[in-house]
Amino acid sequence: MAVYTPVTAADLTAFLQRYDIGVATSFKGIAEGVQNSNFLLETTCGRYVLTLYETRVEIAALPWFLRLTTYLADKGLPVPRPIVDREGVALQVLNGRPACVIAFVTGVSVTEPTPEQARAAGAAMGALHRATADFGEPRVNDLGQPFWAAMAARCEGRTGEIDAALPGVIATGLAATADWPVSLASAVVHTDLFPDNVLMLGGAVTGLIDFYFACTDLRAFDYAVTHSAWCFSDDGARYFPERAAALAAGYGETYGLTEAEVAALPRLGVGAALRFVLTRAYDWLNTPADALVTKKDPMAFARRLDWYAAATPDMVLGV
Ligand SMILES: Nc1ncnc2c1ncn2[C@@H]1O[C@H](COP(=O)(O)OP(=O)(O)O)[C@@H](O)[C@H]1O
Ligand SMILES: N[C@@H](CCOP(=O)(O)O)C(=O)O
Repeated sequence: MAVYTPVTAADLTAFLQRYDIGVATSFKGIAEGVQNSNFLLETTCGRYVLTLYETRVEIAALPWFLRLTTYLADKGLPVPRPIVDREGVALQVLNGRPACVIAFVTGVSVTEPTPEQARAAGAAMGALHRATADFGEPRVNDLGQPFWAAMAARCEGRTGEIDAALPGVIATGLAATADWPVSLASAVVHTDLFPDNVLMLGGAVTGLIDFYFACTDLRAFDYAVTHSAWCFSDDGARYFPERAAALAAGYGETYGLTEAEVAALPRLGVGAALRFVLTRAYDWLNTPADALVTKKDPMAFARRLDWYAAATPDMVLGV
């Protein structure tokens, strides 16, 4: 369920007066997603997604996110374009929430990626890394390595309530990432390129969405995040080397990893897994039982963290 702020037909009609996108012919809440309220909007001019940004997104950074996605759409990347009103403004307010109309992209997100789909995702990530190279506006990753110890502390010693093994896994993760490969190349990266944020038609990527964690960080860290999301079973118990080999091949088609990045992959993977362990553990401990948000299991990424802690670079590459 991802409609937190309702929008009535009257609200919508008044809102659309600002735009040159026709009048609404259909309007429905989108069930998928966890952070924002999303609606599928059909008008006499086309299909759009209307997003109302809820509290989990960093509201102050919204203009940056929308400049980035507009920049990427301008460059021809499969990134849905924010639609501007008659005055050229993309970011609006609707029912007390920041809001944006975004172009609709056809496609579905896969739950069990095939190697072919992992390859396409790798190639799309490489194209994204190429395209952001000259996006001249940095943004700090406030969920990046310098913040992990503080994020662990915010769980106030309660992670053992989730699973007895979790405090030890977090300690292993923090120790393994204390020496972070900061000399590797940085760029503006997605940092949440999970299968649910990649829309596909068959084996082809049609849309990269949900840039609300985008920031400046190590490019190879972004690779590790994507690897952690695409190359394991959901619960993190099974690794799929054939997906990993395909992801690496796809990324190599459009960008590619340096020797130093390859050597750092296991540590970057530990870091990627730790980032999701920490945010999921915090949410697990602090989300009220009656909240609409589905809590995600931190142990699924704790298992990945254990795997990366024992992995070689070749294993991460699926060789
Ligand atoms: N531009 C778009 N075109 C088509 N579908 C979209 C678009 N943006 C979002 N969606 C759909 O809405 C769902 C939720 O979007 P997402 O940005 O992941 O939400 P949240 O930020 O709340 O997690 C996606 O899984 C996708 O099905
Ligand atoms: N991908 C993250 C959570 C972020 O949710 P999203 O739906 O906005 O991608 C996780 O799996 O923990």
